[in-house]
Amino acid sequence: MKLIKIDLDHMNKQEWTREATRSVLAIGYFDGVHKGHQTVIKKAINEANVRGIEAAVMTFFPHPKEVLGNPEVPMRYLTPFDSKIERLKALGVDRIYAVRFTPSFSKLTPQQFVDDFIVSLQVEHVVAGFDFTYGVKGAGTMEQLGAYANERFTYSTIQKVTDEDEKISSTRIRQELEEGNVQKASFLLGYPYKVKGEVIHGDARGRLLGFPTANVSAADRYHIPKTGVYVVAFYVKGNKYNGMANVGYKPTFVDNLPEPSVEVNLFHFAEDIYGEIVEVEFLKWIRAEQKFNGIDEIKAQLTRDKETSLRWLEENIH
Ligand SMILES: Cc1cc2nc3c(=O)[nH]c(=O)nc-3n(C[C@H](O)[C@H](O)[C@H](O)COP(=O)(O)O)c2cc1C
Ligand SMILES: Nc1ncnc2c1ncn2[C@@H]1O[C@H](COP(=O)(O)OP(=O)(O)OP(=O)(O)O)[C@@H](O)[C@H]1O
Repeated sequence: MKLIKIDLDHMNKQEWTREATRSVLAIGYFDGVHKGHQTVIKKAINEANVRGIEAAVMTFFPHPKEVLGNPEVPMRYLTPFDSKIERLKALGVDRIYAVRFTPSFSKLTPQQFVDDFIVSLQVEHVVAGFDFTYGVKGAGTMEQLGAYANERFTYSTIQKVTDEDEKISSTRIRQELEEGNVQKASFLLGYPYKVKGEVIHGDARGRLLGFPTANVSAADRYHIPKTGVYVVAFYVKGNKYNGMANVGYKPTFVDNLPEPSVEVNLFHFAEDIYGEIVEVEFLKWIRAEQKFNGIDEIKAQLTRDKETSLRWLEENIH
């Protein structure tokens, strides 16, 4: 798989067209690479196979909202850049054009976008969803793409992929995570939602409680699900373990933690894993975070959480 980064502000057209080859191109932001996105990308792969040319994806970074929206509200991703690339690669894409979304890129007219970012890349067929737009303020639509193409390429429009009559979208999946509906989010994604990060040192309080925790500092700007306690799967050094996690502010012990922490107590595990890159897969939200009156109360609750988690795993994971 070939990754080609394009930055309009620091490259001229010759530089990004030099690497071009004949392809079928799927276009979109693709945060999460969810079931709707997978339909678009699989269609591009099929069309490429039929034509005997490469299957390419054009995606953008950072998210347009980060460039055009309110900078006070940082964007959180279902798949930060590297994990999106991994997911696209796993689908069998041959090349990815990652276009930097900048103010100057956002001002291109639809015709300029088509000429400079589709035609000049030797694209023979475009695949995008029914609501894909391009050019300044999203002025170009799929209905108009044929006119802008002017017989230089063909295209397919993917109809709306839905769940319960509602479009599957990155925005909807982020909302499900904000409500703690991690199972629904994973269903819409088509794979279990995971956050990748490094195990960092906490305050070593968990050990005193009898529930040692791996404190996971999320890599990149992952969308962390709603605060509370979850049943989780945990991946470290190629192995999978189960456990329970708290996403939250630890109000029993800490005042005003600026960001929620992600702490995992693993069942049947007692190794030192500081510094390891791990993945936390959120399986089920089981309760809200609470402020307890002292150590005995929180210990009793953590004991009940472990029972709840083990029961849930027993009933749901085979
Ligand atoms: C499954 C689980 C549930 C937790 N629930 C709460 C909670 O409801 N309220 C709270 O203040 N802390 C909760 N915690 C966080 C503990 O307070 C935290 O693990 C402990 O303070 C250790 O922190 P440290 O790793 O920074 O030393 C929970 C931790 C785990 C693993
Ligand atoms: N449910 C869907 N059905 C069909 N096509 C889709 C669907 N979701 C996205 N697409 C298409 O996939 C490409 C990428 O879309 P985009 O990254 O805007 O995703 P999105 O899920 O619609 O995001 P957002 O929630 O930010 O609107 C576009 O071509 C879009 O039209």
